[in-house]
Amino acid sequence: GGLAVALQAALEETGGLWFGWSGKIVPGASGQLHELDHGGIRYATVDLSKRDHADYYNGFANRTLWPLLHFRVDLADYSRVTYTAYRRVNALFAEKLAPLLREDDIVWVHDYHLIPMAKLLRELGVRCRLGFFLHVPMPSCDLLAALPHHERLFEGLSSYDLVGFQTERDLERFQDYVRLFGRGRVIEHGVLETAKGKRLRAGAFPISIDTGHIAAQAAAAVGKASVKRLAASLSGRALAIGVDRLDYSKGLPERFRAFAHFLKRHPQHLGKLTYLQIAPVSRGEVVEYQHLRNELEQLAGHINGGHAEPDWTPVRYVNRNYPHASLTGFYRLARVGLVTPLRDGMNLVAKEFIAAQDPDNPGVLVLSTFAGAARELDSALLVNPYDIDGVADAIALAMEMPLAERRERWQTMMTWLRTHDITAWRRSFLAALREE
Ligand SMILES: O=P(O)(O)OC[C@H]1O[C@H](O[C@H]2O[C@H](CO)[C@@H](O)[C@H](O)[C@H]2O)[C@H](O)[C@@H](O)[C@@H]1O
Ligand SMILES: O=c1ccn([C@@H]2O[C@H](COP(=O)(O)OP(=O)(O)O)[C@@H](O)[C@H]2O)c(=O)[nH]1
Repeated sequence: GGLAVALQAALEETGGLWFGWSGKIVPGASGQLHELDHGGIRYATVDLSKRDHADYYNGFANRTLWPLLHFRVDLADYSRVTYTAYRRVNALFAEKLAPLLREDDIVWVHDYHLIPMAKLLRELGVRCRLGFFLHVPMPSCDLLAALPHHERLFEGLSSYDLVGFQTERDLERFQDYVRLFGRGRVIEHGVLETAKGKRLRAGAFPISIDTGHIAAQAAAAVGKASVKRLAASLSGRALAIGVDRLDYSKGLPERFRAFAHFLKRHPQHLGKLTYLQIAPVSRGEVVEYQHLRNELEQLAGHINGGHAEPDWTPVRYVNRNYPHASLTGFYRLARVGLVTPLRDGMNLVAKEFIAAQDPDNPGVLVLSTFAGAARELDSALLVNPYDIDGVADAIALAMEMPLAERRERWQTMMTWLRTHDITAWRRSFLAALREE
């Protein structure tokens, strides 16, 4: 996605090393290193065994940390087996990476899968600057405290020189954690000292998209066959669109219910709006994701059974993954963009939806206040995703909004996204990381 493209662009500018999992699950042991040079970038990737993939990636990363960091302690599954696998795989990555590093390198580690990397690299003698960016939310410290060994895990963040979060709220919650559970000090906003006297900096660096590229791609996409087919299939009806991995953090059952409420509360729109939900299956081996899939299939069937006409299906629910070249065209056709996660680090779809709109006739974004993107995109119709009636009414408002207001709201957000794009994001993080 956008993140990989942005990091690739950063490495193309300066040259550098891309390090991570190879994407391969092998029958034997983890650790086979693959090295490759391409386009001025060196790629070094490591295979994972079946067991490490199950316990480290599907296990501790996606069944313990993911729900916890999305405020879902109720779904967080903890076991010492998966926690040990998490530490073991991080140690393996550090051991493979350390010999590849030069003293003048700067290292940028991404996301909750790799929290212990800095500490492990330091133990192996690595001296260069180390930065970390958390793509997902940082929850309240009392929730983090529910995790066994949380002190050991989160103390690992203090070995980085800079820790980045998506929003100021995430940063504030991290500072609270350091004060209240880490027994550290906030010297000033963004400058912290741990109980052991180690200083680190922390900041908010909201990730973004390649705004210019998405806008151009969307304008060109109207000529694409898939986009033309979607436009023709609407038979003049308006389109509402949602694009989310099939993940419980995205608030999909609540959104489906809100759409059903919209049909009941605003019958003047019956037959006039089609809701397309693109929801590619994600982490399909994890049981909570399987339950969610079953629930959504039932809900979509129920809504369509109750409201469909021979020539109109209210909900089109699609589990396929689409390339950006098509998605941007779909966004541009839509009158309403539905982005209503219960929690989301940023949500790039919200930004892509805005960038893809036709300036002469832009659609309206209905956006959850619990998405990081809501801090910047505050000219969207902001909703509480748990307030089903409120979301239903926002959909009606979006349908009825006059063109002048749609343009004004869109222009404000697009102007912001043009300057605050993905290049600005990585440059600001890397500049802060380079500062002594
Ligand atoms: O590929 P998966 O492990 O199944 O996970 C999908 C992605 O999830 C995370 O996304 C987060 O990063 C986005 C960009 O910063 C942000 O907008 C979103 O709110 C987060 O959920 C993860 O960072 C990605 O690496 C994964 O590909
Ligand atoms: O069928 C799809 C569905 C999603 N995406 C992309 O996946 C990313 C999702 O990022 P987001 O921050 O919204 O959420 P995440 O999935 O990372 O939690 C966005 O760039 C989407 O355009 C895609 O390319 N094809």
